[in-house]
Amino acid sequence: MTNNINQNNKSNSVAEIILYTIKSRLLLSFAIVSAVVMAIVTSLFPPLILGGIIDAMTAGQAVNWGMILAYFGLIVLTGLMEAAREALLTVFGQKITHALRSGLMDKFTRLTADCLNKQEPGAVVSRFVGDVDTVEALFTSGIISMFADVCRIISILAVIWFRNKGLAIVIVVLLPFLFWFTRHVQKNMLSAQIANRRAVSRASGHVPETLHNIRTVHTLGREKYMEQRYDEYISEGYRAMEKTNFYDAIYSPVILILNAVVIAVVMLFSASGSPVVLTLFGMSAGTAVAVMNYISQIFSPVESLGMEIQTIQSALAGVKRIDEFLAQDEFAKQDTKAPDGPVVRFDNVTFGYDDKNILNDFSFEVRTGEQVTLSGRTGAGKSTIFKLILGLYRPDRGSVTIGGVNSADIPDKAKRRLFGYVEQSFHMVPGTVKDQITLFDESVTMDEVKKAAELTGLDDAIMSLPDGYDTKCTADIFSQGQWQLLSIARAAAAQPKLLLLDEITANLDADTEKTVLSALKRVSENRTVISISHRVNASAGRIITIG
Ligand SMILES: Nc1ncnc2c1ncn2[C@@H]1O[C@H](COP(=O)(O)OP(=O)(O)OP(=O)(O)O)[C@@H](O)[C@H]1O
Repeated sequence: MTNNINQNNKSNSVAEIILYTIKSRLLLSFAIVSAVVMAIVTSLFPPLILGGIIDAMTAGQAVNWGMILAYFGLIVLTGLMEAAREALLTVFGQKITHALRSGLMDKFTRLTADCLNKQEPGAVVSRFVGDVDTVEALFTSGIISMFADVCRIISILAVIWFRNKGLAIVIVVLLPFLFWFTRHVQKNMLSAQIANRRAVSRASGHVPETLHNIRTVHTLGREKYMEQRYDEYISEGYRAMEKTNFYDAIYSPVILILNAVVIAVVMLFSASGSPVVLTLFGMSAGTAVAVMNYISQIFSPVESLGMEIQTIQSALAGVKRIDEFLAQDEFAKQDTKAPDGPVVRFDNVTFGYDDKNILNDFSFEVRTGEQVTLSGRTGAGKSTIFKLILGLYRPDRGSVTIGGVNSADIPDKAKRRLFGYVEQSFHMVPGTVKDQITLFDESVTMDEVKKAAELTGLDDAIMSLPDGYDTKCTADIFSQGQWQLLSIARAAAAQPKLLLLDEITANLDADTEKTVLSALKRVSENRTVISISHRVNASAGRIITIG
């Protein structure tokens, strides 16, 4: 099938959607970058000012109040900038989520029926929900935070370098180990958490499974076996939890000890009498305080970096899956006008799903105003003929035309006024009774809605509802027969030229069937009607046997 992407200039990859969101929210994007940079810059100064204050105090000089105010002011400002960054990132993340979900939905509506047929509903849902969430996390707790943390580490290192070169060297040597240790702990914790979740879901699934098969379990005496399996799942969960707890427990103490060791090493060197060592490690009391402050500040971005890498990895997998979804074949339509009349022609049509042929070299014609019934065994392909008439599929060979136009090329807008399709059962849309009939098509007027309901004999029942046509629809407001009448009203409202009726009385009792058939007779007048029926005697007009 032809790839007709970029209809209406729609985005076809996550990168394009993100770029578009950034471009259309330039102010927001600029505010985020500013907050990130400001938070880094303002967090660098307080330890330096504190160092200055302590140096002044140890030298016996008066403490400058301006410096104290600046110290607290900058701490407050850093907090404010970090809060602003988080808030703005959350807003930005929501914009991304919105844009991605809209892009996915837009794509979804343009996919071919063939393509949709092959999709697992659960997999499609997870593109919209889980994968979009991971891409949102890419921004809220992924690359931007990573950028902020890397900048923070570099800027702290730079400040330490100017204050105490020896300490900067110690930290540079230590950082790879620190990073490796953090990643090691995080990876192990993650795999333990996944194992735990798997064990918990197995254990919780085991109870209903046992209940479901309780007779078989008792009859075959498998109680002990079921109990042992449950025990195994629970033990598996415990083992995983213990592993998580172990890593959780050791991480903080190791970091604290490392922190203390670095400070102790630097203090020992700075207290040494050797002039060579002192060129690298020598410092005043104020600098010592500032440096200690910086050391503890450097550990937290390293820890965050590990989590951010994890977030980015899973987000990239989500990006790949969404990109695959967006790259699927779309319905390729020729630029055609709406057909003039409802003459249906199948010319030597061959069609099948996958490799199985349903129609072979099949031809027939229905003329304007004709009433035709398709009859044939189950699975012969009657509903498939409707799908081809509605243009949901293209024939593999031959052609299906309505009024001379290939059915698959008929513009969507023209379809409502061309086809009225009634199925075996009614599919309710969320909304009022009127919405059921219009299907939110604003071109269908209230007058047409009322006429359609009157024609099917449903108007009185609708008017007796609390809010008439504006009553919110719930499953219990109509009987099964009334739902089917509503279905006919829905099909008739836009006054279509061609009515397609698929076994519409299949689920009804004899009395209701009579009501529905007489409503249908009124609706069918002066229209071309093609119906599917197993019971040929209940149908009217020319009969075409399929298969
Ligand atoms: N979307 C689909 N994907 C794959 N196979 C399909 C699909 N829809 C229908 N089929 C298969 O095509 C064949 C014809 O189906 P169709 O629904 O057109 O038959 P039918 O004559 O309307 O049957 P019934 O009278 O039972 O409604 C069946 O074997 C069915 O399993």
